Order: sequence, then structure tokens, then C-alpha cells
Amino acid sequence: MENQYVSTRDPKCAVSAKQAILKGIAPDGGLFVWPDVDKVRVDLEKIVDNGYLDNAVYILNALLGDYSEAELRACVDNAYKNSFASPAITPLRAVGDIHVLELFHGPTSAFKDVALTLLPQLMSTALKTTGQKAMIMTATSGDTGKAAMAGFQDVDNIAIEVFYPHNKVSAMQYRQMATQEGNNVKVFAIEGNFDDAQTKVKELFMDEELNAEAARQGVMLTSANSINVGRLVPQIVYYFEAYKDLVREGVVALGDKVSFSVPTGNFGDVLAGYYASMMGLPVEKFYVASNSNKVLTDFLKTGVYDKNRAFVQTISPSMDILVSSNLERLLYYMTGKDSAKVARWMDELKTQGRYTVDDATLARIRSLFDGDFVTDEQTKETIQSVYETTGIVLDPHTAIGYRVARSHPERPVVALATASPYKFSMDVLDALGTASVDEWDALRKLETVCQDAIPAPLAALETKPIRHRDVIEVGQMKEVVRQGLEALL
Ligand SMILES: N[C@@H](CCOP(=O)(O)O)C(=O)O
Repeated sequence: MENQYVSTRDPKCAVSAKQAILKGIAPDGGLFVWPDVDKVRVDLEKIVDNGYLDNAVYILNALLGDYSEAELRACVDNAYKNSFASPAITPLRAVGDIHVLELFHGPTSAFKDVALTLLPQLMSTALKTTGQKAMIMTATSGDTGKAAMAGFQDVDNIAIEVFYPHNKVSAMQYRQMATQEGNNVKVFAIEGNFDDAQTKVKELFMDEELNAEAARQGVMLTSANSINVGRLVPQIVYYFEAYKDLVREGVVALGDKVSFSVPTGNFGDVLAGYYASMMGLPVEKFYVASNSNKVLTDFLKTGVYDKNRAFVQTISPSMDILVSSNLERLLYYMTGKDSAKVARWMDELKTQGRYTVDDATLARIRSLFDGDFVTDEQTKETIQSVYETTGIVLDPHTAIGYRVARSHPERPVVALATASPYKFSMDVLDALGTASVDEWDALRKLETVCQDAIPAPLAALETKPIRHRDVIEVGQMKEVVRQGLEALL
């Protein structure tokens, strides 16, 4: 199916699935969406009978029109066979009366692995069609960067540069990124926060000079963030998987509705759930769970999206975000695909830092979405109380989703566990009332508390040398990307 995807801001800007994945973002600054995704019907009976890999191929095949089923099968096998510590890939575990969907059993212990083990496969396959190379620019608040570098490490014809906020990620997230190996990866700390990095990366995608330079070298500039639709599509699969497990365990009958509580910053993870619901997953509510950067909570209550506020550094750093990129995609669907309206709001966000949606759009959003925020103190309380009552240790991001799920009456509810507690050992231990001197001490102490062993890739970091020490200004990002392009040749 050719030209299946369009920009959220202009329906005339249309490309195939492979092109959308290679471009990452639309040339007008919009995000690629498939207008007709709501016409796809996923057969729930089939999902319940299948394993994860078959379901992934089935769902990807419905969404990525110009990939052949054989190509997708190869991508899925390469991504998931042997790289996840759990055979289920994303196991579901009952924690109290809440079902926790564990998304952190991949190579870097965060939910990003589910998509970022697959995206390199999808991108390499698409590059074979065009004969080009790709330079990936990625902004991260801690998890995406490592997962993207691990996924793209030494992949032919692709280089990746990652930008993270200096001193604003956890000690383990820093170690994971700064020790990254591979001849095609570079990591830079930037003086600023995640929004500064993401805004600059988006600006660079629109930079004519940089694009011309890349084009002269046969290189596409692209993204490994969830603005790339190739990041979102793999995440749709685990919503169906969670449903499958609830049906198999007899918690729901086929067709019954389920709610999901999703800790989110860039709105990508919860948007993947919304895509699943458009494709037929029976969903009662999505709870959008935020930390003190509660821009999404306020938006869902008032219809005003306002990023003009203090940026708060929290113990859930991956969600320290004030510009939630993927909300643009939700607005596209919730306005009845009104690209002009979406473009106007996005322009207001850029120029004034805020926009207000109309009542009809807000009412439609609120019929399916609700939101709440959780402070650091409450996050710690939740980690402690869940441990005391169930023996299970949650990471701070997961604790936020869990607490929001617990505060709403809908059941069954699935809370997405987005990272391993070992990535945030010091804060998690602190929540449990135990002091630690550094991340390694914390890691070992946490192991005696948790039921599970420290994930091997995290334990291995202790002896790995720091390879990336650059701290740059946002204004230097273009230059380092330019240098990266030269290195790709
Ligand atoms: N939470 C992210 C921020 C970037 O989000 P993405 O899903 O768009 O990649 C992170 O940990 O980097």
C-alpha cells in the first residue's frame, strides 16, 4: 500500500510506511499518521491463540503496507529471538489488584527496547529499498538514548547521535549511555533539559543546509524517538498481549473492556495504546500518569496545553518533559483529522508556548483519557507500600502509573511497568528506607531486596570504561551532527 501515511499538519504530505520510518518526521514539522488506522480490525481470537512473535508480525503487517510479510517476519525474529530475558517478552504480573505489564526485560531494562530492537531492523530493510544511509538524531531524557544506541550499535549504513540533559538522568542511565560501545554511536550531554534537546533536534530536521549536506552524501536524517511512527507501531503489540494474557487467565472474557494506566512524558507509549483501541482492543479508559511536570494532567482537565511553567527535576527523570510530542497525533484523530486545526495549535505552541483545544475535541479526548500526577514524595510512598504489601519493587516511573491506577475505580486495570527498578537503584532504595553510597552499592543492596537478579547488562557496566564525556551547548548540536555525517562516509 503506497503513500499510506500523511503528516498531521497536511494531508497532501503523503508517504509510504518505509518512507515514513526513514524520514522520522514530516518535512512540514508534523508527525506521520495513518488516517485509516481505525479501519483495521484486529482479530482478538487470533491474538489470544498466538504467541508474541506471531502477533507482532500480524499487527505490523496490518500497519506497514509496503513491507512484505516475509520482511516483517525476519525483522521480528531478529529483534526478539534471544534478546529478551523473558520468553513472554512483556509478561503480565498481578501486583495486588492491579495487573502490571512488565516491559523492561529487554537489553537495556526499559520499555523502549520493545521498539528499539525492532526499529533498526525496519530501518535497515527500508534502506535496502532506497540504497541510502541514515543518520539518526535522538533526544533522550534517559531511557530512549541507551535503548536506541544498543539497537543501532554497529548496524551497517546507519550512524546515531544521542543528546541527553547534563546531570538530569539517573546515575545508571548515565553509565549506560556513557559506556556505550560501537563505531557508529556518539552521545552528548547538553547544557539544558530534555525539551531543549528535543526542540533542537526537531529544528535540525527542518534545517535546509543540514538536509542538503546529508542529501549530497546520500544520507537521510531520521529519528529514533517516538515521533518516528516506526517506534510506535511495535509498542501497539504489547497492549494486545496484555489483553491476551487477561483472557487466558480468565480475568476477562473476549470483548470485555480493560483500562490501562501509562506513565508517560512524550505521550508515545499511551498513544500506542490508543492505536490499539482504534484497531479493536476493548478499552474502558487510558490513565495518563505524570510526575510533577504535570502539563498533560492539566491539559486533560482544562483543554489548555501550557508549557510555560518551571521545569521540575524529579526522581522519574525519563518523564521530565514539558513538550509531549505525540499529543499532536492524538489531536489529529480527535479533531476528526482536521490538519489545519492541528497545524494552528502546534504553531501556537511554538510561538506562545500554549494552545487551547475546542470543547468538542476535549470532550472526545476525555471520553477515553483521564490523567493524574504524582509527586516525588507520593512516588516514594508508593514504592514502599507496594513492597510492604506485595514484596514487589517498582521503579519510580512504574510507581507513578501504579498509584494512578490505584486511585481510579475501574477494574481490571493494567499498569505499564516501563523500567527496571535497577535503573534507579539509589532513589528506589531511598524510598525503601535504605541509604547507599553510590549506584553500585545501591545495585547490590537492591538485589537483596528484590526477588530478581540484577540484569546482567547493568551489572557488567561496573567494569566498562567511560567512552563518551562530551558536554556541549544546544547551539553546538548542528556542528556535531555535521561531523557525524562526515564519519558516515
Ligand atoms: N522518555 C524518553 C523521552 C523521549 O521519548 P521518546 O519515547 O519519544 O523517545 C526517554 O527516556 O528518553
